[in-house]
This record gives sequence, C-alpha cells and structure tokens, in this order.
Amino acid sequence: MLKIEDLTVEVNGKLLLHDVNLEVKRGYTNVLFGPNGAGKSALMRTIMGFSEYRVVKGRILFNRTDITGLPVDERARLGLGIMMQRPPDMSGIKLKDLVKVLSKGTNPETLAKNLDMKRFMDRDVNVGFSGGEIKRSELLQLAAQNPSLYLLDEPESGVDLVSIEQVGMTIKGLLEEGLNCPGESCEKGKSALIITHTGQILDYVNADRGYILCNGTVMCSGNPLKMLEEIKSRGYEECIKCRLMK
Ligand SMILES: Nc1ncnc2c1ncn2[C@@H]1O[C@H](COP(=O)(O)OP(=O)(O)OP(=O)(O)O)[C@@H](O)[C@H]1O
Repeated sequence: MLKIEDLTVEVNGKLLLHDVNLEVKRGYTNVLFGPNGAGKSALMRTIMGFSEYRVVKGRILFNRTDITGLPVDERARLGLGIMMQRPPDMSGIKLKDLVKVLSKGTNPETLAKNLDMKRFMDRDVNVGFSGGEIKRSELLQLAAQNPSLYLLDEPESGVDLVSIEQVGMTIKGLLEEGLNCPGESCEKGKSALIITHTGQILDYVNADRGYILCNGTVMCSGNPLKMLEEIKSRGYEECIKCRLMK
C-alpha cells in the first residue's frame, strides 16, 4: 500500500531525512520508533505532502502510484490521513463544520457520539482543547475522513491513563473496520504507520512491523514488541550497532 524508496528530504536547505526505505502493506500496522529529533514527524509530514518538506531524492508510492509530487489535498483524496503530534488551532472554524466537510456520507453526530465529542462540536477546532481532547478531536476528524492509510503521530502523548483506553480502543476500531466483511474484494482492515515513544498504543493495536529511525534514516526493522523491549532496556544506542550489523 505504502512504499518509500530511498527518500531524501530537506527543509530550507537542511537535510532532515536521507535514504529512507520503508513499507506498509495493505491491512498492516507498522510502528516507527526513534529518539527525539530523529525525523519521525518529518517523515510522516513528508508522506502526507506538507509543502515545506522538499523531496530531493527517492519516491513515495501509494497503491503503486507515485505520489511524491502530489499536494496534500490530493493525497487525502487518495486515502491518506494524518493525526498530527501538534495540530494547529483553527479559530473561526467549528469542529462540527470541519467534520461535516470531511465526512463522506457518515453522520457527524454519530461519529461525535461514539467518541464522546458531542459537547465539543460547537467549539472552534482545538482552541482551548486539553491535550487529550485534541487527540480525540483529531481522531474524530480521521474517522470522518475514513482514510485507508492512517498516519498517527504519537497518538498517546498528552493523554491520561484512563483516556488512553478510549483513544486506543477508538484507533483499534478504526483500523479493524472492514476486517469482518465477506467476499474476496474485502479489504484486510485499514493500514497504519504509528509513531510511539512509550509503546502504550501497542496495548490496543496489533502491530506487524517496527522501524527505528535514527539521525534521519531507518537503522533497523523487525518485530515491534521486541524492538520496544530492546529500546526500553538498552536505549537507542543499539540502533547504531544494529546498522553496523546489517
Ligand atoms: N519545518 C522545519 N524547519 C526546520 N527544521 C525542522 C522542520 N521540521 C523539522 N525540523 C527539524 O528536523 C528535526 C527532526 O524533527 P522531527 O519533528 O521530525 O523529529 P521527531 O523524530 O519527530 O522528534 P520527537 O520524537 O521529539 O517528536 C528536528 O531537529 C527539527 O527541529
């Protein structure tokens, strides 16, 4: 579904990512680990098509189509959706109106009810929202958009220990949509690439493959739960060794 080949990216002449190779197959959930400043958000934002990230080498394929040069709105139409780490406040735009524009046939009220977001629908998007409320607002927008590939940048950050269950179960529900439908053409659920530091989200979502990004490039890939254990016990120093062992 998503294939990134030798991707090298700069912002304002500064190299942020180099020679990144990564894949997310249809129906798979992959995880992106890495220390602060490694370039994880930059990679996600580049995949989504934010214009300040300039691809100087390599390409991004989505469902075998080269989307490297496409603007963000066209990527969204093709089925890419992002939950940002720090989404902007949108003064003057009510959450209910944004959700209405995003939803393709799904009733915004039903979505809001399921996410316990009804009381936020008349407020301006993210303005004055708490950290956890911002995450739920982002999830509501994604649910309305109904993408086939979810790019989730630290979905658990700023969420308290009780609300993490709500956020985790919502993401699980969104990703498993379609899993039980009959027939050969049925999609094997949705696909996702998730950035996580704590791994809390993996208590709710089954992850298939993990990648470790260090210094702007992918150092290792493998079993995400084993990688998380390794990172917790030995830190990211091991990334470098892993690279050397390749
Ligand atoms: N638009 C930009 N202009 C200048 N520098 C940028 C821009 N976007 C990202 N960077 C820089 O690129 C580096 C990688 O940032 P990024 O946000 O991708 O890291 P990250 O791996 O997601 O870190 P964290 O885990 O702390 O969120 C940082 O040094 C950051 O300051």
